[in-house]
Amino acid sequence: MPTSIFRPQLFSGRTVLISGGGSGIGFAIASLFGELGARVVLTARNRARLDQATGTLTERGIEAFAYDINIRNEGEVEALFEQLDADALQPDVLINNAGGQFAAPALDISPNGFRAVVDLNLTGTWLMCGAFARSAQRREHGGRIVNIVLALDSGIPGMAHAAAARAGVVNLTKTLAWEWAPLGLTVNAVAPGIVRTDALSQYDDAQLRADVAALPLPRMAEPEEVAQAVAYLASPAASYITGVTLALDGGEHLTGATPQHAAP
Ligand SMILES: CCCCCCCCC/C=C/C(=O)SCCNC(=O)CCNC(=O)[C@H](O)C(C)(C)COP(=O)(O)OP(=O)(O)OC[C@H]1O[C@@H](n2cnc3c(N)ncnc32)[C@H](O)[C@@H]1OP(=O)(O)O
Ligand SMILES: NC(=O)C1=CN([C@@H]2O[C@H](COP(=O)(O)OP(=O)(O)OC[C@H]3O[C@@H](n4cnc5c(N)ncnc54)[C@H](OP(=O)(O)O)[C@@H]3O)[C@@H](O)[C@H]2O)C=CC1
Repeated sequence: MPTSIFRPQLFSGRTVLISGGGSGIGFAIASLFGELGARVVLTARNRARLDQATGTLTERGIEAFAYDINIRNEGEVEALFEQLDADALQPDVLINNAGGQFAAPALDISPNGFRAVVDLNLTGTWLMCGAFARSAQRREHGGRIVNIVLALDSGIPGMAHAAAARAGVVNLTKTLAWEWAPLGLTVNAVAPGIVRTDALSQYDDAQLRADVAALPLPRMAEPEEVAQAVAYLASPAASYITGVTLALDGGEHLTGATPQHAAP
């Protein structure tokens, strides 16, 4: 990976809250913001993994903090923001990266399975956005929100629940961009295609390789490439950008519903 194009200390004095920051893409985002001078606050459910991540960041000279919460739980999200107030770690930037799903043909997704995925990806993101905006409003302090979704222009066969939930986040992003502009908040999203993280081990490798081979840029994205896009949207260079979803997908959005995307 090329070194960062951003100037050193770009985010000095800023606190960046990254959900799912202890692993994969979230950890790459935390690393980049930290290297650019930000204090980073990581959240996820797995305490041990969070501690390992903050340990690694601290060794690199980054100020890093961790809170274990489940973003699906409204009470835990509210308590997180109260604790951040108490710890003087009110965030300037929120990155909603936590999320996920299981692969299954639509007809095999039970109502509870559908609900679980919508609850995590759409409701969890919404809960974090609301708590962050209320905090910013109270403090009369603007800020940035960046939501990580999935590339979904061709639909996401095999993941109907995630497709629906992430499309919800894309329109939530547009709507909150309107409503919260007067609060000094911008709200944007990044839609990655397939990104090389450990989490891919739960998907069928042959399917992933076929999907990647069909792309105009036939390779996976690296987590650091997602981080650079997120940093751009949180930077002063993007101060006039709100409500957009940036496709970071190797051109997947150009391919349409090709046979490679046929539902299982
Ligand atoms: C085509 C390839 C594309 C190939 C293309 C792939 C592109 C990949 C791009 C994306 C990559 C990533 O997102 S990587 C990120 C990966 N990380 C993750 O996905 C982990 C996140 N997962 C989770 O947090 C959870 O597993 C989550 C999905 C939200 C479910 O949470 P819960 O704890 O509530 O789940 P449970 O209580 O166990 O189950 C709730 C219901 O879901 C059902 N359920 C759970 N797992 C199930 C399964 N594998 N198949 C069917 N049903 C399942 C259960 O039976 C329950 O329904 P009932 O039995 O009816 O009660
Ligand atoms: N890898 C890929 O190809 C792509 C990934 N994405 C999306 O990017 C994001 C990061 O994915 P990636 O880094 O690959 O995978 P990871 O599984 O490493 O990231 C998911 C993160 O979300 C956290 N998380 C999951 N559920 C909850 C919850 N209920 N409350 C709080 N935190 C939660 C997990 O931590 P914990 O389990 O400890 O809670 C984990 O840190 C996800 O939203 C994913 O869907 C989008 C496009 C492609």
